[in-house]
Amino acid sequence: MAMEDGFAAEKLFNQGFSYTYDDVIFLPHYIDFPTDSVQLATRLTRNISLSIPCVSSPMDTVTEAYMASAMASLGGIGIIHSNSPASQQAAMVHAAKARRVPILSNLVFKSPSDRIDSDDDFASSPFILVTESGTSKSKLLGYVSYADWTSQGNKEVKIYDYMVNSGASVPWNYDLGQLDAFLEENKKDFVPLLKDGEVVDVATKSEVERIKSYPKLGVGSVAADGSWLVGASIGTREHDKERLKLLVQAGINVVVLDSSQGNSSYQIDMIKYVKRTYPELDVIGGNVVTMAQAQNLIQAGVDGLRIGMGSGSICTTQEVCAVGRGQATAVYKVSLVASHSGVPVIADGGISNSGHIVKALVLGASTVMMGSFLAGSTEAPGAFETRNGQRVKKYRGMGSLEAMIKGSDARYLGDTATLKIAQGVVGAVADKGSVLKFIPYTMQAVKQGFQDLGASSVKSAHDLLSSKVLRLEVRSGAAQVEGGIHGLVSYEKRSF
Ligand SMILES: NC(=O)C1=CN([C@@H]2O[C@H](COP(=O)(O)OP(=O)(O)OC[C@H]3O[C@@H](n4cnc5c(N)ncnc54)[C@H](O)[C@@H]3O)[C@@H](O)[C@H]2O)C=CC1
Ligand SMILES: O=c1[nH]c(=O)c2[nH+]cn([C@@H]3O[C@H](COP(=O)(O)O)[C@@H](O)[C@H]3O)c2[nH]1
Ligand SMILES: [K+]
Repeated sequence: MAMEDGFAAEKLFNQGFSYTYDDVIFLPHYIDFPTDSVQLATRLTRNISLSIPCVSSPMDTVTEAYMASAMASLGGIGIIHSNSPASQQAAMVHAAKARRVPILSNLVFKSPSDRIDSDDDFASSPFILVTESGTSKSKLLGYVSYADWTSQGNKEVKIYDYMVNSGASVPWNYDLGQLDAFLEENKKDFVPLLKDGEVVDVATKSEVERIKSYPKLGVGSVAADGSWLVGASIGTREHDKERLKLLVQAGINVVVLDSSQGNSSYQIDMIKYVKRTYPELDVIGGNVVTMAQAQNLIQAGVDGLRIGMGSGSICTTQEVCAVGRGQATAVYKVSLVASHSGVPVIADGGISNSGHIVKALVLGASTVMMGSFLAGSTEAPGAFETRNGQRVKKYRGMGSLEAMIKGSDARYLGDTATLKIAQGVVGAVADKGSVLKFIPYTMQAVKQGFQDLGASSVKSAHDLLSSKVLRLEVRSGAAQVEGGIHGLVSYEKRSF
């Protein structure tokens, strides 16, 4: 028998085992190009291209407006969650698309005839914007800074009497360099950004400085109208059609049908409805983990597929329902059928390091969707808290009891099943800083992995795998231990 030097994926994944990323390891190939020439540009769907393969998950502790604009500014995309009333979800889409630089700002508006009663009005922002009607939608008249208010002796007077008349504003689509130059030249600490007469954001000097300290942003993921590419998730019930209408009006570029088991008559009906009603809108179906499930959704007309059942860090589906698949096997098998139809796939869940991203992409995915990897970032919804001396942010499964009973979420309350069973948990993840910093570093690590494999692009990785040039093996338990850090009394792990 000839001695095999590793196995082709076809053979490895056809032996009755459910493998996940950590089970498998690629054997190195041949390097004839530098790391920086590796191209990670890819496709999210049939019609949407991204410059990095990163997608943020439609979860209420992961993707709202800031995350979506930050992911787009990096060249990826964010999918805004649907665990809120449809109008709120549409407002988040609108907000994500109406900013060019992912500035963290909290806008507080008042009208000239209002009064400012207490310090509390400045709790979320160091200044209050004054507009004709006291909302973002009317003419900007001026502002009151915290310093102006504290030095104002008579707190009973109306804002009109002491506000600073609005000096200047800039268009919403100013980029970081333009904002920086404007603040510098005009010696200002902040400037409002306007779109169609509405204040959509405020750029402060400190935010501009913060973002300048990160790796330089490229062009980002821009739609035809110059706004960021933004996606949103919906369910498969009748009322989700109304939700979709609002989302389309808000300008979404792609919709994700969010389900743990996508191979259902409900989803197939919804795919057909979306394609019939909004032929211009790309639809991502899922989740799927088998070739048969994928085939059904491809036949129904999906433009992209989302893979993963029970692989997520907060998922208890495999434990509760005994259904799912190891993520490496799922990604490989589904990608195989999807590639025949030209449908890109998203490897969703179970990503906890750059190596997992390399594995997902090489095994056939075109992008990865991440929850826990992003949930501890500055851009994720929610505030940091301190637990046992560590800064953390809350992260929870969308099938956790807490997420299910949030507000009056009709998805679950309208379900015919009366007894609710959780398929996810509520937890917390460590502070990771800004995605604007750690995603570029993570992408550099992914490029190094690609270089070791002799793959200069996502497409070339897929070709090397399908032509059986690329070889892999299953790691034994001891090999997995060896592949990790071991045998040290102590160590400090800093990746960048
Ligand atoms: N990727 C994964 O492994 C998992 C993800 N999740 C996440 O949790 C959330 C909820 O997922 P699911 O519970 O699968 O949501 P789902 O909306 O697909 O299903 C909820 C229940 O509603 C039923 N249903 C759906 N559409 C219907 C219709 N039109 N008429 C009647 N019944 C209908 C389904 O059969 C199911 O019993 C999602 O955000 C999902 O991504 C949950 C579990 C596992
Ligand atoms: O079984 C589950 N119960 C849940 O409550 C739940 N919420 C999210 N998801 C899925 O997990 C993905 C994120 O996984 P990671 O944190 O590993 O990135 C997400 O992108 C989802 O596919 C869930 N799965
Ligand atoms: K899990």
